[in-house]
Amino acid sequence: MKITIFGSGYVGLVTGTCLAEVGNEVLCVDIDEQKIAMLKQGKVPIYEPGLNALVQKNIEGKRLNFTTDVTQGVAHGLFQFIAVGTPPDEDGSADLQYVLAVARSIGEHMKDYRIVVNKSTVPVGTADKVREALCKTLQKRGVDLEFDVVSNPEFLKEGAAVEDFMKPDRVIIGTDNPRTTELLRVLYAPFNRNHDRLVAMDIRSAELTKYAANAMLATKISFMNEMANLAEKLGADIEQVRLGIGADPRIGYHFIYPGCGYGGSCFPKDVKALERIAREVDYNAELLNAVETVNNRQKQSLFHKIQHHFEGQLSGRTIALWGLAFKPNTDDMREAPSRTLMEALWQAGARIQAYDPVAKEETRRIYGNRQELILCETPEAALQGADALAVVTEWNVFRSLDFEMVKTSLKAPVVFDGRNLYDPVLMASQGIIHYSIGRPVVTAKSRAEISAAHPTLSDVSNI
Ligand SMILES: NC(=O)c1ccc[n+]([C@@H]2O[C@H](COP(=O)([O-])OP(=O)(O)OC[C@H]3O[C@@H](n4cnc5c(N)ncnc54)[C@H](O)[C@@H]3O)[C@@H](O)[C@H]2O)c1
Ligand SMILES: O=c1ccn([C@@H]2O[C@H](COP(=O)(O)OP(=O)(O)O[C@H]3O[C@H](CO)[C@@H](O)[C@H](O)[C@H]3O)[C@@H](O)[C@H]2O)c(=O)[nH]1
Repeated sequence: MKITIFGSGYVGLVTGTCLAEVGNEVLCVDIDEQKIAMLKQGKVPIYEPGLNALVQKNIEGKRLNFTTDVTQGVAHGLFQFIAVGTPPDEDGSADLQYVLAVARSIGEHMKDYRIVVNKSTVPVGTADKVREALCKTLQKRGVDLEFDVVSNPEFLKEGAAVEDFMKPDRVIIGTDNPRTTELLRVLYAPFNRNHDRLVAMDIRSAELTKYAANAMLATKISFMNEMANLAEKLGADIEQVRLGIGADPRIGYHFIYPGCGYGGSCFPKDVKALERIAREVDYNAELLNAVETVNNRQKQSLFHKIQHHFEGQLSGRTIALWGLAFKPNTDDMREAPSRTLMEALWQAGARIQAYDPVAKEETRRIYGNRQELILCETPEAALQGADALAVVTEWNVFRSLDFEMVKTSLKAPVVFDGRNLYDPVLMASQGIIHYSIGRPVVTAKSRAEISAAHPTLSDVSNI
């Protein structure tokens, strides 16, 4: 099949590449000339595991092409996918200017029937706006052409985007035309071989499904962070609680990791946008409001712990920071909890020595060269001479801590563990002061008690 994708970002590029991989002829259109020039050479502008090789392979196979030429794009595909950004407007609602600009472009250039498939995350009712924009543009041209508008929200996760697209949990198709549903069923058949994952529904329900999924996941995380804060005050251990509740299949183990808040280009923006959607129909979405409030507070939690430990004296201190990206396996820094922490530390007069396996360039692009931010080449370098270590992103490379390195490199052995990567008891046995999320801080006094309660720990420390 011939497919055009507008927008070559995380969603558009992954969608286009995976559709080409299964044998379709895909043309990706973007307004960013630099991005298209890179992609034409097989260079992927984002870090996404597995994507580079797949892009190169499909360019070589001549199934994947890139252009900035809208006319060519509209002429190419029966399917015209919209995968452009829907960033938050000033009031938090989704900004539809890029989606509607694509709709108008399609209207300006189409010569016969087209299926416009919206993959961007958009408020309920956007398909009507897309249809209206297309109709108006066609009217201006004085032509009467048929088209369909489909809602096909995307559920891929950054860092696992290719895998998620190739093996989706579900493919949501919102249409008002059964024939179009069948055409999309054929398009998605290669991703459906194991079992039918296609869920067809009306357009508005499809649009809401995307927000509902993200809001539900964000709610789980904020709920766990709320429990973690309570656990801290009550002397309980949230990791034990997590295991205890996750065992119930109605709750499950997924997406209940407490931490230093959710970030990324989706949850923060989509929870906010859904709140705005609710407000427009005179509904006060109190739960969504709370999810956002809890998350904003959680993003400050590491800073408050650091401030408390240093008794408010952060001026002149250096904090080593491990992990900058909003989650592992991406270089995406949008709404990353590391940014909230760095900005609060700078405000308090501290410097940062940071290490991230891939987000260094993106961090430099955002913050530029500044004295209070040293971007290091290795985790070890970030520790050198720092007053404490803060771990913000759970990259694999941070999971097994070299205790000796931490003790010899830092001025004092203090670790702020924003993702509960380390065992508090083991850390205490190593003489490391360890603050984590929703777990008791193990002090010198309790260390002695712990050693008595865990006689085998000395064996572990000798490994
Ligand atoms: N990033 C994710 O993990 C993810 C997952 C699911 C859904 N979504 C949603 O998908 C949409 C796209 O997200 P993204 O992260 O891929 O965005 P992105 O910012 O990475 O990419 C958007 C691309 O669209 C291009 N663009 C803007 N206007 C254009 C136009 N008129 N014609 C052609 N290209 C144009 C931009 O230059 C940019 O390259 C958003 O609505 C987002 O909420 C994102
Ligand atoms: O138990 C958890 C799981 C995640 N997070 C955080 O939540 C954020 C988002 O993580 P994740 O959902 O893995 O990444 P995204 O790439 O933002 O993907 C989400 O947003 C996409 C865009 O809409 C959707 O397509 C995906 O289904 C949805 O998972 C990150 O900061 C994580 O650290 C937690 O704090 N605890």
